[in-house]
Amino acid sequence: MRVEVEAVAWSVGGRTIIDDISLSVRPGTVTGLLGPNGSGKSTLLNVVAGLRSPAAGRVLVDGRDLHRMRPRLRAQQVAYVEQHATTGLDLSVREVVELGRIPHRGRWRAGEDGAGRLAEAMRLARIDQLADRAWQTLSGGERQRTQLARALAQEPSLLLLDEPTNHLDLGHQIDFMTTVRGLGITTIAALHDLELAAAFCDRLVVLQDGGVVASGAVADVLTSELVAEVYGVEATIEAHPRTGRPHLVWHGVRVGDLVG
Ligand SMILES: Nc1ncnc2c1ncn2[C@@H]1O[C@H](COP(=O)(O)OP(=O)(O)OP(=O)(O)O)[C@@H](O)[C@H]1O
Repeated sequence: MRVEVEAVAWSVGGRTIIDDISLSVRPGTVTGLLGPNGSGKSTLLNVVAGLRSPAAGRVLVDGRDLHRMRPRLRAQQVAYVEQHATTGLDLSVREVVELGRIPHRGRWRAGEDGAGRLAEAMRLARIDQLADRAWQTLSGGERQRTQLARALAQEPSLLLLDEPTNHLDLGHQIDFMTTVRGLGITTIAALHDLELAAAFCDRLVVLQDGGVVASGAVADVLTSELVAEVYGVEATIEAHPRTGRPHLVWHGVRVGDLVG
């Protein structure tokens, strides 16, 4: 699915949170959304997910205005793993993953045909061993992987991930991003880990104060100048010894430059 974000703005209480944001995502690619705390990444993802309507601009998916689509049709195509996914419901892990099938059925019926899809989603997210556990008892990382499985069960054309690896250990971070890359689904992921972004994204979009300050191929965007400017961090960008992709070595933070 191709995504075009055209001059999108969103405000709350008279404060403009994101403004004039445009970006273009080619089908099947992974775009990393970077930027310091409060720069507007989650807000933009919420707009692209259809959870918030833009005050200006529009979001086109394969040429159709996302905010004018019927919610059910939108839910069949767009899956969103939010930063702090919670459920107050007393559900098992398998039942949480089954929620991903709701847009395709209209209503949830246990034991319906998609069993193979659910099993595959749980396998890809490495939670098959957790299927019968109560959601409420899971660790942060296990919950995050369960939410990925729910999103995959949804069989989306567009996958939106908000800091999807922040609870994962290093092995699961790499495995998670490898899985996401291998899906071939158009993906936009807000990431704080510049190393993961450099290793797994096709393109990067960097936000600062609610606007885009850089976008393009990883090697063009992830420069020491940008890291200093946006994060207040002194860093060197080197070539990864094995992959040759950009690899960040930080030296220190200029506290006075910290955003927020
Ligand atoms: N509903 C809201 N009401 C008031 N302020 C809001 C609301 N939603 C977002 N904001 C503010 O907008 C700014 C951007 O928030 P957002 O969550 O999009 O940032 P972010 O880049 O995802 O940050 P983080 O990296 O910390 O998750 C923040 O200053 C936040 O406090």
